[in-house]
This record gives sequence, structure tokens and C-alpha cells, in this order.
Amino acid sequence: PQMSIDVVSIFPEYLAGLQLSLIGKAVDRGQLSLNVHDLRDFTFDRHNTVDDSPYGGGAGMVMKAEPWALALEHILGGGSGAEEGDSLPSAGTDDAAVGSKPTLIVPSPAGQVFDQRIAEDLAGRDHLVFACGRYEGIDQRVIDWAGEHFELLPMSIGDYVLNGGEVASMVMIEAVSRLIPGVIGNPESLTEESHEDGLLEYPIYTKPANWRGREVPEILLSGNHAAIARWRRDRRLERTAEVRPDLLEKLDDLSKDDRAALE
Ligand SMILES: N#Cc1c(-c2ccc3ccn(Cc4ccncc4)c3c2)n[nH]c1N
Repeated sequence: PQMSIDVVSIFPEYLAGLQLSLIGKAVDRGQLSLNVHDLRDFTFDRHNTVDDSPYGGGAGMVMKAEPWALALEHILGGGSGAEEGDSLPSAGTDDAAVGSKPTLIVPSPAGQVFDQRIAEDLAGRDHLVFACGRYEGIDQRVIDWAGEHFELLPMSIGDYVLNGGEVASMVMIEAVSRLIPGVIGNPESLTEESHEDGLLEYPIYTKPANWRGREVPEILLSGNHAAIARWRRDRRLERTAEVRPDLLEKLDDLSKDDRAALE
């Protein structure tokens, strides 16, 4: 596969949704391999304990280190099925063989904020591993240990508080996997979309031309493709200025026409 993704969680069924729709098809087509691992499979006490109280006191519980190290070692050892599943282990594609470490993404409120640039960077990698924490998070020594075996990326999906890393991992996996060539049906639809070139997308319409007395903008029915492109660009600029002026400030290649649209 072009990319293999492993996810470790105490709620593996949370990730079942990824098997559906786009990602499911890419997996069926062998473009993507997705393996979800239950952290509790790497505990051996009667209660499959994954957490304990924090040293130094404080509220909540901390995820124990050992189960995480065992789960991640299983994945490093090829336990993700990516290598086992390959028809012919073609030389050089296996991360370990070529020395490039797999990428370990650790969702965390204290991580770097995920965005489309990061999604594009991750889409070019061979092996992504997502460590979904719960409780107050994971014993720091796991992160320190993992740094020796993975390229480590603590990542946040935004400035709001979640209860764990599963939803964040699904967000990142969806944003990344749709950028893998062939995974999303129509590659053209990846070009003029929000955040692709720093502007929000233009308003879209489909039949009927008149819906409950509301018309489609005349220009879109004109067949004048240059005028339509200009109209769409103007709507993108207007919308971005209105909703996300912060994005506009980052743009430095606005044309004369662009500036006119923003007047
Ligand atoms: N990505 C991401 C996130 C998370 C997140 C991610 C992993 C974990 C594991 C445990 N928790 C709960 C918790 C722990 C400490 N402080 C607050 C909440 C998580 C939250 N919250 N908000 C985001 N944007």
C-alpha cells in the first residue's frame, strides 16, 4: 500500500467509522492499510489495567507506560500487518529497512495545531501511527521513549478540549488519506477547495435553476468561463475577508482584480 496507518486506542471500535466511505474503498483497493489495535491487548493483569493515579497528586488518572511500549513495539516489529500483508516485501519500502522511522502522532491538547500544510506533509509518508490517549494523558516517559523509535509529532486539532485522542485521530486520518492520489474520487475537487490555496471556497449550486423562488447567479448559466472564474475568485476573496480575515493577511500574491474585489 502507498501508506499504512496504525491506531492504538482503548476504544478501537471508535475508529470503525473510518472503514466506511472513501477510506474504506481505498483500503479495499489496497492503497491504504489501516490497522486498529486495542491497548488492552497489551496488558496482562486480571483487570487489563491501563491507568493509575498521577505521581505528585492531582485529579484524574494517567495511562501507564508499559502497555503503550508493548503496543508500539508490536507495530514497529511489523505487527501492523503492513509488511505481513504485502504480497512481495519489495526492498526499500519497509520503513525499518531504509532507516526512515515511522511517524508517531500523539493527539494532545498541548500539541502543534494540525492544519492543511501538515496534512499534505503527512500524506507523503509511508507509515503513520496514532496513539490515542484517554484520562489525563499518557505517562511522559512513553513519549520520551517513543522519540528514539519514531518521528514524534504531538498534535492538537484545535483550541478546544476533548476527552481523548480518538476523534482527533479520525480527523487527521481523514484529512491526510483524502490527499493520497486515487483515494478521493475526483482529484480536480482537491484543487479549488478551502485552505488549499489559502482562500475559502466559493458558493456552489446545482439544479434546479430556480428553487423555491431563489435563482442561481446568472453568470453561472452564461457559459462565459473566464467571467465565471473571475466571479468565483471574487466570491472566495469576499468570503475569506468576511469569515477568516486572518487567512487573507497571509496572502501576498493578490492581483489588482483581487484587490478590487475586496474594496
Ligand atoms: N488532539 C487533540 C485534542 C485533545 C486531546 C487529545 C488527546 C487526549 C488524551 C486525553 N485527553 C483528555 C484531556 C487531557 C488533558 N487535558 C484536557 C483533556 C485528550 C485530549 N483535546 N483537545 C484537542 N484538540
